[in-house]
Amino acid sequence: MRTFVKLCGLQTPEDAEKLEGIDADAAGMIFVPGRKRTVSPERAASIVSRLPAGIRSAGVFLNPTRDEVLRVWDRVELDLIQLHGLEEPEFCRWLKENLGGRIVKVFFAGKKSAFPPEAYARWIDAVLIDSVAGTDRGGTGKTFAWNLLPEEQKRWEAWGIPVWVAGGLHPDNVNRLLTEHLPHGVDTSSGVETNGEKDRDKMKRFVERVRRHDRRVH
Ligand SMILES: O=C(O)c1ccccc1NCC(=O)[C@H](O)[C@H](O)COP(=O)(O)O
Repeated sequence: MRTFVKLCGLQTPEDAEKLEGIDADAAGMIFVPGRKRTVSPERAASIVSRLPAGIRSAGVFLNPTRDEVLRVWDRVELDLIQLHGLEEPEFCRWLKENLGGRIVKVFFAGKKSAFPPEAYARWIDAVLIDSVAGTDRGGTGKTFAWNLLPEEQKRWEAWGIPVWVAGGLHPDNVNRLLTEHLPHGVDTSSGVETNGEKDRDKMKRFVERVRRHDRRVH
């Protein structure tokens, strides 16, 4: 199995160019208002235009309205829509049926979802388990207690939904996560930055660690 690798929080077209020669699967852009990595749809469109072939684009939203997603969707070529808030199954259904992109629904380790997996199952393509720090959801740079993962994996994988993991991952801890929990995908942002900017060397090392694991295990 190839572990899906998403590198999130690209802020400039130069960040996209840094991915040349890096075997990642997706790059994410933040459309959550007021966060340090937030980009406009126009900026995101120019980032996507510079992504190396084969790297998919992901748009990250947090409790958006339908119109807010549409405003981005109409301007930016997105392959994945990542929902980082408390979006309900009905909202995921609407996006899936009307936009057709792949939907990644985020849940937070140790926080129980108001809806069971079966309510989401038909409308989402992957689940991402992330950390929450105070009121901040996403991009926290903090790991969560990975011993919560087996239960989450069992819940979602029973419905055929792949589970990805985020929250404080970096080149030096991702191998331990993969070895101990074998998630279908991993995602990182803070852990591949230096002074708030995407660091090509860290992104490359992160992805190389994952691919080394893939060769050894799968
Ligand atoms: O990255 C952000 O700034 C962000 C802000 C608001 C919602 C989501 C955000 N990031 C989404 C991601 O997919 C991150 O990669 C994920 O949360 C992990 O972040 P980190 O702990 O910094 O690696």
